Order: sequence, then structure tokens, then C-alpha cells
Amino acid sequence: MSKLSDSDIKRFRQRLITGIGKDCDSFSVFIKELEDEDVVELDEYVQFISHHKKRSMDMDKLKVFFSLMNLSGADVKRILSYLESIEYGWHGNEYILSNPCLRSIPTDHCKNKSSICDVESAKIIFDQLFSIFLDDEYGKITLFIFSYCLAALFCKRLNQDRFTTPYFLQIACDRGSVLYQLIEEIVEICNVNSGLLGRCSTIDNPYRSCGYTAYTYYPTQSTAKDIDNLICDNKDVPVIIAGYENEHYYNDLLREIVNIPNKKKALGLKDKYNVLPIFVCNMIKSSFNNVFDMDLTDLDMSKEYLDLLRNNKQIFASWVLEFVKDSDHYLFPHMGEWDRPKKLPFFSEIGSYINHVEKKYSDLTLDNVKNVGFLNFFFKGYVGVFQRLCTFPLDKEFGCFTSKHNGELAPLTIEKNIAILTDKFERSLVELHRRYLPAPTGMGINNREAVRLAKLIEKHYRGLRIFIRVIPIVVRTDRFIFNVETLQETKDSDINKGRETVQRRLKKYDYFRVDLSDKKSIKLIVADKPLEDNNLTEILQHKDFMDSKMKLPYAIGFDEIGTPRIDDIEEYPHLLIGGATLSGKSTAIMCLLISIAYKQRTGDVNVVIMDFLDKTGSEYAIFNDQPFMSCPVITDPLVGLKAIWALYKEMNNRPKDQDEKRVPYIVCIIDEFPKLFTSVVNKEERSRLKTVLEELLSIGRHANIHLVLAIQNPKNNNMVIDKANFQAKMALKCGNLPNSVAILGRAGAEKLVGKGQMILDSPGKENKRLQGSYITKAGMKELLSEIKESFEQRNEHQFILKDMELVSTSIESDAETSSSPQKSPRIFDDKKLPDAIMWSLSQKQIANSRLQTYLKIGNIKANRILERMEELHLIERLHGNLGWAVLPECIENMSDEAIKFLGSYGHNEADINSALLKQSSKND
Ligand SMILES: Nc1ncnc2c1ncn2[C@@H]1O[C@H](COP(=O)(O)OP(=O)(O)OP(=O)(O)O)[C@@H](O)[C@H]1O
Repeated sequence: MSKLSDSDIKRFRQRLITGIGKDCDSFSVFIKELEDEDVVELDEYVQFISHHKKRSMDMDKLKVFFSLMNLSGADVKRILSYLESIEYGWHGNEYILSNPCLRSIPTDHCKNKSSICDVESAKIIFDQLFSIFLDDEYGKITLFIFSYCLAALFCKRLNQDRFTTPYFLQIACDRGSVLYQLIEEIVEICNVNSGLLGRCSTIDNPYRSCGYTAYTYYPTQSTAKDIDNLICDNKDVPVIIAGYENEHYYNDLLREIVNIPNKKKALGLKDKYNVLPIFVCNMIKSSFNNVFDMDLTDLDMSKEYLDLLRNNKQIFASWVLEFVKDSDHYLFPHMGEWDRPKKLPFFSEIGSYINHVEKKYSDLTLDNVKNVGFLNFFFKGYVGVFQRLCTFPLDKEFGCFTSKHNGELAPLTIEKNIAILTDKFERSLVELHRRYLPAPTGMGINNREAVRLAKLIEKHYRGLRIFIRVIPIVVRTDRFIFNVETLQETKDSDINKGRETVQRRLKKYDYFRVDLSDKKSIKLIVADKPLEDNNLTEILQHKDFMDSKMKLPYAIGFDEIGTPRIDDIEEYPHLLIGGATLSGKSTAIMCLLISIAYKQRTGDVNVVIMDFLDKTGSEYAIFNDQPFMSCPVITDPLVGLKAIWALYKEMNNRPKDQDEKRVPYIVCIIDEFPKLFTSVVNKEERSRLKTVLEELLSIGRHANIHLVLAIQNPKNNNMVIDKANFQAKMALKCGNLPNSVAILGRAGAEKLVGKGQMILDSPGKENKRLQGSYITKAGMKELLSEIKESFEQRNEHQFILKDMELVSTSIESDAETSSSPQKSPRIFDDKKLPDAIMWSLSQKQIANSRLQTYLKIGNIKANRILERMEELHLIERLHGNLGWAVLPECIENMSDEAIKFLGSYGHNEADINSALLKQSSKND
């Protein structure tokens, strides 16, 4: 091997004796006896040691040196190699490279960093960073693996600062996949000791060639030996442990390694916990609490993305080298002894970083917070290299974000851009943690089950050629909640199409619901049995309800995630409820009333309840003795009509400026409201009732009046009132599809199971599936008596309905007997009335029959119009029942009311005069 002359060898031998032998006399004897070739090899080793003059040889090494005596040349080589391997890695705050090329020729090798001299080049590099690590599809995964590999470089150093690595990483992917190649590339980039192949292989070294790739490890039959090899040969570098073959040994090795933190003593590894491998296999083989599993077997990573990383390999690898070699300055800042002498700087930095993540993302589990903080700490340090490489002033502005992500940011200083970038990286890692292990309880069995179930659901859908990604987002004791993303050509609606089949194939799950109501995120809720949370008291005592400033809060129930739903009736401002018998309508209404009463205990709300379902005794009677009631529950529709009219009058009489006179809210419940209409025989009166109700619905809220109308058998023909008057519609289980359509305008409610399950459309929140709240009769009584006891009447303006039975039942007669006729509402004037008046003004005399012909109306209507014109002093009955004389001959003879009335229908004074002119031109 040696081409050196004898004199050279002699010189080396002498140098070895003076260089190493001085540490131990017997060693110089040993060197004298060495073969010439061994001398040359040893000399190289000495050069290596003397290159790092700071360190003297330790006792371990000396022991091995002694053991070299009496060994053959091959053994010497092996031991020298071993010596080298225990030499590299962390020594205090300094990392010693094992790669001789990178180590011995620091300025000229394949991973040379180059300074970034101008803004333009910084922009280009920044763009590359962005494209790789913030790629929508794969960026998060690359970022995670990359950060993990960076952390792997610091294993021993972390251990030294007593910082336990929070997680190990296991990835399932196909061996030949693009993802597997990506993992290999990342590991190679992050391995500070690997040269980049083909770039600088000219260095001839007997122990390690420059471009060695020692990053994939295949478990053997001996786990103890494997661990030993990993610790000794691969310390402080990232390494892949491949589980494609020898599954059994892979499992053993995984178990042993992930248990190292708990087994340090048993393994005698107290100071040598310095492996952080990535376990890669074709499926997640076994799982542990401190292993982050990512099953990416379905990930179809593009080759272009891999190429993007490969194209940047040199620069990224050089930064890694720089990051590790330069870490002394920024990862281990020197602190004054007196300052914080006991605190280890590295540890405290990483700890505070984790705290920062914890504060920012309160929804993450502590385990995930640790992981995100830990990984992002290293990645931030890594990106810092880029910043240090910039030789131009950092306060120079450049708009790299704007170039890549349309208009997101105006040009900022490089420091600000870096801060934004690292913040984005952090969020990206958070998202990934939410996606893979997001459950609030940490990494318990439920989460494992959630991940497994998600995969199973994806598989069953795939069988139907529906391609989705299912991501667990919440795991509760009784249900799993997943986010669903559609892939390829799959449409959102396809998920529902395959729902029943997938549920059938899953067998075990009785509840399987796709929630498409939120366009931005499709949710899937899966549970063993139907969801059951419905406790009204739970919501009433919930912080959201307690703290709410709503005037008319309604504790509706729970959504499928289990979050209480509380709405303000004032915002609705009216509610239509429909559902078959026993679907839960009255329960919903009672919960609504209790919610409001629970919150409003000072007389700011009055309630009118009409229940026309059962005349023999209303279940709402339980409210009768409550101080907020305007009158006892009304069960007779005829009395109900009077109450409606009273409400209508109240609406018109209420002061315009509500603040001036704080009038109470009025909530009027009408259960089975169509009965109101069927109780009115007269067709016209029915139409008036409709108009009154519609006016209450359209402008009632301005007078603080809110209606809740319920119907048992909603059909388009018995609804009477147009459902367009309601912005809030609640459909409980409906008897059939047309009933669902009558309430919601679409199908869906016929498939509900009953017992308070509902679909709610409310302003801004369409198609929400909820479980209505529930309280037992006894619970309700108890709550109401408590409310009554603490009630304190503070509002002097109460809406009280007294002696309803004694008031006339006719809406019309009420209108006619109204004490102030000018106040009587225009809605009671027939729409044909203005035309009738204008025509009459052009006549000297009119008769019922002529009016019928002119207006194409019937006798009754003609009579009504004539009566109204008489009221307005426009006509007068002729003696002998011969018809009617038209009174005004000129406009001055007409009352202001009549002129105003015509004006409101677009007939101005000129029109009136021209009609009167026609009259005067007629012969008597
Ligand atoms: N939110 C709920 N949670 C659980 N069970 C409920 C709920 N709402 C109703 N139920 C069950 O359904 C039964 C019927 O409810 P409710 O009387 O409210 O129905 P309804 O629609 O008003 O019926 P009807 O129209 O015949 O009066 C209740 O006695 C109760 O057992």
C-alpha cells in the first residue's frame, strides 16, 4: 500500500513515537515493532488527532491502543476504525466530523457554503426554501423529516443536557416510492459526515471514503449488537432503520430503541443515548407512545418535487454542515458564570421555545407541543445559517413572498422575511401534528384507533373509487371526528354517495355521518352508537352560556362534535319549527323558553304561549305561574286570534325609539299554528290573519316581538304562511320527504331518528345537524321554581293580556271599533279599494252591480268596498236602496285621509281632479 521510501517510514515511526508514545512508554515500544504499512496508517491517525489539538487522548482510547499490541495488521485496521468512530460526534459544544475529506480540507469540498452577496440571489434561494418546505401537499412532511434529521445530529448533546428527545419517528411507505427516495435524500443532506457523491471522491482514505453513505441500517438477529453498532457507528447522525425485511427483528430493535430513555441503566448507555433513527417500513408495524407514526403508503409524491429537493441538495447540505460546525455560537451561547451558572444554555433555549409553542397553540396536546417546539427549534437554527450567509445588509428589503405567493407580503427586510418564514414553518408543523396525532388526550389507544379507523374508511371509499384523505381531528369517548379531503376527481357529494356502503363495511359503527354543511371543511362523525349528549342544564351552566350577552339565548343542543350550540332568538328574528309527532318539538320549545327565562330574570321578556295541539290540557301549562307570562297558555284558537290582534296592536303602538322606553321583548309561541287558520271560517278573515301574521314576521322585530311557530304535519298547502318569512328553520324528524321540503326547502329531515335530532338553518349557518337539548319534567319544574324564586320585576312596561275570552273574536270588528280609526292599518283595506275610489270619483252615482263589473269582483267584496268608501265620506247610500251617490264634486270636498290614501297608491291630486272632471262632464 505504501509508496513511501524507507526513510519516510522511519521519519513517521519517529513522529509516532514522539507524538503518541509520549503518553505512554510501552506504546513507543509497540510502535517500534509495527510493520511499515501499519506505521503509515497510524501516522494518518495521528494527523487526525493532531488536527484537533484541543483534545488530549482519553483513557478509553489508550486502553484500545494498548490492546493493539500483539494484534495482526487487519485487527489494527479495525480498531483504528473503531477509534475513529468513537472520536467523532459531540465533544462538549464542538462537533468532530468523521469524514476525512470534509474534516481535513475545510475550504474545498462538496459541501462548501457560499456567501449570498446580493438581494437577487437571496430571493432565489428563499423561493427554493419556500417551494420545498411550504409546498401545499408535501411541504409539511419534508419539513418534519428534515427537522427530525437535524435533531438527530444533536442526540448526544441533548442527552448531555438531560433533554430527552420527545419522539421517535416511524414512517410507512413503499420501498420503491418517491417518498422513500425523498427520505434517503434528506437523511443524506442532514448527515454531516456524508460527502455528496461524486463531488470530491479524490481523497484516498483507508477507513472511510469521502462519499460514504452509511445511513440505512438493516436489523440483524441480534438486537443488542444492532444497538451497539448504531450507537458506535452512527452516533449523532440521522439514520434510516429499514423494516422491509426481517420484520421480527425490526420490531425488536424498534422496541429496544424507543425504550432506551427508560432503560439507560440496564443497557449501560448512560451517556451514550445518541441515536435518533427514522424507522421506515411498508406498514406501521408496532406502535409506542413515544413514536410518531405516519402511514404515508397512499401518498403519491411527485417526482418533480423530489427533483426540486435534489437540485438544492448541495446548498442545503452545506448549510447543515455549517449549522453543526458553527453551533457553538448560537445554540450554546456563552453565559457568564455568575449569571445563570447552573442552567444549561441549550436546554433552557429549547425549553423556552416549547413554552412559546404551547402558548400559541392551546389546542395541541402537551406531547405535540413538545414535538413541534423541539423540531422547530432546530429548523429555525438551520434557517439562521441562511441569514448568516447574507453578506449584504440585512435591512435591505426584498419581496420574495410576493413573487411566490401572490401579493401576500410587501417587500420586507430579510430579517422580517426570515421571521415570517420560520413562523410559517412552525404553523406547518402544527398542522401536521393536528393531522396525524391531534387527539386532545395525547397518544392514547383512542388515537391509534382513530388513525386506524381513518385508514379503514379511506380504504373502503377507495374500493368504491372515491378517493379521500381522512384525518382524525377529535377523539371523544363516544365518537371520532375526522376531517375529509377529496383527492383526484372525487367530488364532495361523492362522500355521501358512498356513505351507506362504507358504514356497512365498517360493521361496528352505528353512527356514520358526513357533514357537508361547512364548505371549507368536510367532517365525518363516526360513533359506536347514536350520539346522546342532550343535557340542557349542561349548556345552561356552560361558560359560553353564562358569559353570553345574548338577549334571548336559546340553548339549542349540541353539534356532532359535542360543542354546545347557543343562538340568540333576537338574531333569527323568528323561528319556524316542523316535525312529526314525538319528534321533539315541544321539548325544543320548552328548552327555548327555559333558556330565556334562565338568563332573563328581571322582566325584560314577556312570553305568550298558544298551544292548539291538545285542548284538554297543554304541556306548556307548567309555565303558567311564571312571572314572565303575558297570560296563561292559550289553547283556544279563537282566543289565539285575539291575542294575535293584541300583539299586532302592541307592535304598532310601541314607541319607535326602543331605548327611550325600555319595552320588554315579547316571545310568542304558537304550537300547531295552522289551527289558527282553520278556526276562521270566513275566507277574508283568514286572509287578514295571514296578513297580520306576515306583518308581525316582517316588522315585529323592530318592536322587539319575536315569533316561534311550530307545525306537526308541514305540507306546502297547510303552511299558509310563506316560509320565506323565516330565516331560521328547525326541522325535527319529519314524517316524509315533502314535510322536510315544506320546512327546509330540501330533503334530509325525514331521515332523522327523532328524539330531538334536528337540522337547523339559521342566518349564516345553514344545514347544521344538532342534537336538541333535553330536560326531564321534574328537572324542568325544579329549574322553573328556582327561576321564579329569584325573579325580580324591574321593568314597569309589561305586555299583559287580560280577560282574553271577553274580547271580540273578530279581527275585523276590532279594527272597526278601534278608538282611533286613522290608526287602523291599511292592510285591512282591500287592494281594489283605490281603483274603486278613482272610478267612483269619475261617476255621479254608483251601484254594487256596476262596481262588481268594473272591478271583476263578487258581491261580498263589492259591499265591503262600498262600506269602506262610505267610511271615508266618499259615497252616500241613495234613498230606496237605489245605489250610492258620489259625494265629492271637487277635490276640496274630499277628506285629507282619502287624498292621502289615494296618494299612497300613486294617485296624485292631478289624477283625482281629472277623475272629478269626468264626473262633472256627465249628465245628471
Ligand atoms: N332532545 C331530546 N333528547 C332526547 N329525547 C327527546 C328529546 N326531545 C324529545 N325527546 C323524546 O321524545 C318524546 C317526545 O317529545 P316531544 O313531546 O317534545 O315531541 P313533540 O314533537 O312535541 O310531539 P307532539 O307533536 O306529539 O307533541 C319525549 O317525551 C322524549 O322522550
